[in-house]
Amino acid sequence: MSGPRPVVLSGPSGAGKSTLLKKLLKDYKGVFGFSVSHTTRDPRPGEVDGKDYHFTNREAMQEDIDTGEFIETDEFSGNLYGTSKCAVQDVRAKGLICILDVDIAGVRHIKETDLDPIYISIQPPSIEVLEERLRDRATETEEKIQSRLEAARIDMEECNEPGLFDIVIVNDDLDESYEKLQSVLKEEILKVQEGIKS
Ligand SMILES: Nc1ncnc2c1ncn2[C@@H]1O[C@H](COP(=O)(O)OP(=O)(O)OP(=O)(O)O)[C@@H](O)[C@H]1O
Ligand SMILES: Nc1nc2c(ncn2[C@@H]2O[C@H](COP(=O)(O)O)[C@@H](O)[C@H]2O)c(=O)[nH]1
Repeated sequence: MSGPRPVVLSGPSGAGKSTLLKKLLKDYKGVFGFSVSHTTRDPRPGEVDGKDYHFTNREAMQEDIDTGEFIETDEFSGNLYGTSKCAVQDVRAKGLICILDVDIAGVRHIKETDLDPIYISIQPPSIEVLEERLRDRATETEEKIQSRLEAARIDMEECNEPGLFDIVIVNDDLDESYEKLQSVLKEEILKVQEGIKS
């Protein structure tokens, strides 16, 4: 499919991916569109079905996986997550830059497809800061915090693997991270904005 290149945002849970992508979606209306993933986890307070995720159950999601409806799926912290072909097509059909928020296993799966996105890893300044952010967010049980921190340690190591990501942004100061993110995406943003003007 032609059009602007999609963008994959990855990084440990709690590093700040959703915070940054929500800023992009707000500041660049009509430029970006979010690929709404499926998940078997329960919605958090304020999350909207069909907007933040397609909330589903394991049986229904497994049926859809078996019929080939997903580009990639992964088990993360006791739940299934996945990007459906429709989620990406819906955004790309509108000519928008499609943003996917996936874990590092999802990145590796997407590398085996022809999607050709820009790969961006959002990292926390340290595991201690990440733990603090996860605790302050207050969305996880103690058990889930521990399993997310375990996954984070692996992610923080693997993100520097040569060729895996186009850029790794350490999200310490939010404004600085957002500046870096906009700068990496400048070319694709311009393509869409020029298209809108003409
Ligand atoms: N630069 C930052 N400085 C301080 N706090 C931050 C920063 N970036 C994000 N946060 C806060 O950290 C918490 C985790 O951020 P966020 O929910 O965006 O992470 P995430 O990477 O999307 O996590 P998940 O993968 O679990 O959805 C939030 O409470 C957010 O407000
Ligand atoms: N491989 C995939 N990973 C995904 C997808 N959607 C989200 N995620 C990742 O899951 C964790 C946890 O997310 P949370 O919303 O429960 O905090 C996080 O790392 C996301 O990036 C997906 O479709 N595929």
